[in-house]
Amino acid sequence: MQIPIIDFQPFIEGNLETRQAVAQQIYQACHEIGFMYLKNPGISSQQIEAIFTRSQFFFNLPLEVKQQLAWSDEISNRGYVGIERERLEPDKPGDLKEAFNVGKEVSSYNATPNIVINKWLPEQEDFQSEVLAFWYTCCQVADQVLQAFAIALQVPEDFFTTKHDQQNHTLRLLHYPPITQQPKPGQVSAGAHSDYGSITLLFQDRVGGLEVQARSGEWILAPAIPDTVVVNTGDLMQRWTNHVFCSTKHRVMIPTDERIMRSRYSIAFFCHPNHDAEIVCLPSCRRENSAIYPPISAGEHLLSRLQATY
Ligand SMILES: O=C(O)CCC(=O)C(=O)O
Ligand SMILES: [Fe+2]
Repeated sequence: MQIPIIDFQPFIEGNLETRQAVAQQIYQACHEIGFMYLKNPGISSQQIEAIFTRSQFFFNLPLEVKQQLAWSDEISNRGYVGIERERLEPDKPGDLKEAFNVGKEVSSYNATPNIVINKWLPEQEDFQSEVLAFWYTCCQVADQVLQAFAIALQVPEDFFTTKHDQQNHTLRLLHYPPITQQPKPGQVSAGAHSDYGSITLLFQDRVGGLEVQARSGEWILAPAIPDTVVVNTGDLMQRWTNHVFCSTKHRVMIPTDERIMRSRYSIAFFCHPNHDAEIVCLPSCRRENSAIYPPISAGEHLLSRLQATY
């Protein structure tokens, strides 16, 4: 089993027929493995390089500075998450990674008790504007991918995008530091998990290390491929599609070669539908007119998943 590489350009630029053809390839990938590499996703390699440079800058800051932006709760889900803080596999020791979460930017002036704001470093406007620019680019890419999903699943082309128009997405910069101490028994870089939302866009540096579990149970390597972005389907998309699209487990293991001495960086963009979007089995995915899950609101689903890992 291999993770397919799909050229997305014909979807962005093409006519109805080429868009259908790309949507069909995406359907196949989501159905068989839940992961794909999208080539020509509509983000320049310069922009990707620039955000990785900013990420290195951020994680190189002293811990006390990063801790000023500490993640505080599942509802806001913003800010800095220190090493070992998150357990993607709840019965294992904490993951050997640190992360910085950014959500939709709202000015503090507009913040209300229900609206959470991002945590930024003082006097780092360049960092903030580059991260936010990347956030918006990812939103646009995600909208295109969600249109392809809609075509693939025979619902109106704007079916998923209208249910994501509040942009409840999270951009996550990730750093896996070099391993300098003996890890705890069972400890890994990112424990095996499936993502919670609808789709995830994932960018990784050349160090690689991502592994994806095929249906056979075998773990297959998903190395970085230049000029591509990894797209995978999350639990909510699996639920929406009655398991026609699969939400596949993936993990990052501690390297067993010289890469153990190196930092690894990756960037994930987790797409979440509007909190009040009702996730009800799609008509094209019903089998014998039945659905595996009852309807749930996207917000309720996300909160229950986040609470299990912190
Ligand atoms: O760092 C990676 O390559 C994977 C990260 C991941 O799967 C996640 O944060 O959900
Ligand atoms: Fe993940």
